[in-house]
Amino acid sequence: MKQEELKKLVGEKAVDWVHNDMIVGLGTGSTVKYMVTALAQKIKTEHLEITGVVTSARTAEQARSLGIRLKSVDEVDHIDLTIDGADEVSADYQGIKGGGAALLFEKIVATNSRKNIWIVDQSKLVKQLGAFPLPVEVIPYGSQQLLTRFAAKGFHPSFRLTSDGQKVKTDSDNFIIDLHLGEITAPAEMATYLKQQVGVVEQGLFLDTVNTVIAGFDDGPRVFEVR
Ligand SMILES: O=C[C@H](O)[C@H](O)[C@H](O)COP(=O)(O)O
Repeated sequence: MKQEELKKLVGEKAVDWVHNDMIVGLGTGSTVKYMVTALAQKIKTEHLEITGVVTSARTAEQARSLGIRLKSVDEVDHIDLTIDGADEVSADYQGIKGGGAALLFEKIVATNSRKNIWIVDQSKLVKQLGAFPLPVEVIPYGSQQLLTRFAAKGFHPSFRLTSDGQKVKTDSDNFIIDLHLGEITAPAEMATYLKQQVGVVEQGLFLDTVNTVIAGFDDGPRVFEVR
């Protein structure tokens, strides 16, 4: 199966976990897009009362266009379940997220969710994290200094750029520095180091976060219950 078909497969599978009256965190990305479409369909056909909590302007726009009722993360008293994509998932179910620059809102929503499901195609499953560049969201002020510091640490940083060469701006008007690490042997230490740097708003390691991974394989979706 093509990667796109695998994304659709897991996106559609994930809505099996959504039940009436739930408050559901809606992640961001090309895989989540299929899930949001499937969710809107399920809400209509099964007449469900669902409230969505979005993690990006992009997902908000799609969900609204499909008639999904939305509330902001600060308007709800809990989130039952969040369904999101991931850029890499390691053998011990740690993840890198933020390939779509939505890591900050995604982490806030994930942290406030009772359950987190990640939907990925099989290419995202890796032994060890780090082949995918680790996104770090930084405030613009002083960001060149951070880039220089990361370079000195051997992290091979680069500002994420748009197709016309502008620095990518997140939904919070911050920049993204991608770290080209190759491998991350000690993710917890890396996460702690990055969060301690002044000007870093969030980093893309999502550690001990996911409860269930739904991965798309050629022979169908496989469900990994993690914690
Ligand atoms: O910032 C974006 C998110 O972390 C996405 O969930 C992640 O990049 C995976 O996206 P996709 O499903 O498009 O590969």
